[in-house]
Amino acid sequence: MICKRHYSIKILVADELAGLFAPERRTGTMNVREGGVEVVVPEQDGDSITDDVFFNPVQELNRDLTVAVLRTYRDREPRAESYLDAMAASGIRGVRAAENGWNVTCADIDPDAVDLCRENFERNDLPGDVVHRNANALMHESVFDIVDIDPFGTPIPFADAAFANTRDLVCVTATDTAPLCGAHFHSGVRKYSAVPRNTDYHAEVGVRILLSALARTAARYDTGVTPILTHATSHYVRTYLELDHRATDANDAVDELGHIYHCEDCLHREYEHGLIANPPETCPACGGNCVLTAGPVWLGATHDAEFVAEVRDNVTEDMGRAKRANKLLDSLSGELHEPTHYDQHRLCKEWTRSASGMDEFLERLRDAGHEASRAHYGGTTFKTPASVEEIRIATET
Ligand SMILES: C[S@@+](CC[C@H](N)C(=O)[O-])C[C@H]1O[C@@H](n2cnc3c(N)ncnc32)[C@H](O)[C@@H]1O
Repeated sequence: MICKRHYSIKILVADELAGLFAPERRTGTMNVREGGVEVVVPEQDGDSITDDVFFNPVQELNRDLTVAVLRTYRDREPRAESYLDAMAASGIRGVRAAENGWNVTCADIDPDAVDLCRENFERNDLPGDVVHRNANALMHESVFDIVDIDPFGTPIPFADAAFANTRDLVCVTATDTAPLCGAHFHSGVRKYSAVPRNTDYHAEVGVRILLSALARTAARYDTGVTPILTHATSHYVRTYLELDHRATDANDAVDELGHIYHCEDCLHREYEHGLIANPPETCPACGGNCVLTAGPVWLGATHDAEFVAEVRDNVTEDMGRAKRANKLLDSLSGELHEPTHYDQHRLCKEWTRSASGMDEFLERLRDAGHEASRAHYGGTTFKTPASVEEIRIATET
């Protein structure tokens, strides 16, 4: 009996303690822990969001990588201090940046988002300026070392303002993958002033259409961009562009633009630098007349392998998506800079041949003297400068 009473007293004490330390929770909201911070966000009910302020748990990987990039960038550019989360919503990204020592400003056009964002800085006892502003006005009026653009859909309406004043780094998310990849062709043409094509490597077309539009926008401000990390992940593209502010840097970036000529019959593709397209009338590989032109696209490197490897060192255990982030960064750091990737399964279907393990497949390519790497676009994707025919011969069993 005595034991029982002691037991019940213990439970009571434990409940009280839990009550004391449990995070405060309002109706219609939930508490989310990411990295070392905890924020309040609107309650998520499956896919439907029960409040106006935006929060997407799926973007945790994107935010984990942002934090790892910010940590890495501090070593690369120790002078950089200020970070603008230009479309903050709940402020989760900005709060995480502040936790990592950045001098953070968060902006949102939605007053409810601004209130929630302020509350989240206070909850975490972190400093941060939270402003109710149109991001475009703010970016034109103020100068930041790093600016982060994370809008609904296309980032293009914010690109001019971002490149007009930012000192060092512009981080961009684009979630309008259908226009970018050519699945919504006319919308892609309108938004990106380029011709996207829905090919087997459509996600990479999206990456290169986005980078092309951003490079051309930056060039208007005599600013050159260098993509130091870019990834296409499920429903979005994310890129981090380092800036150089001389007209010659802008010219160098424009020199990275060009066109992809893609044969729909035999999957042959080739690339040509320059702003004027000059596509072959027939496919140089099979003679067919189904050659598609995409562009102007960014034909240059979409990441800096050394930087990506350093970012991997800055992914930490407290990140909810650390495993996925590391896998992605490992794949990216080894990825060749060829402008398009292949998919082994797609090629094997074309050749009516069964697929083999990726390691074995790539080894055969290398044994035949071709450079080859995996690509981050999917488990069976790879890059090589070899042509479709060279790949076929090299990997024949
Ligand atoms: C996709 S959410 C941002 C998500 C947030 N960065 C995160 O990581 O959770 C886009 C936000 O941009 C805000 N927004 C839209 N247009 C804006 C503008 N012109 N200026 C500032 N904020 C804007 C919306 O109110 C919304 O909160």
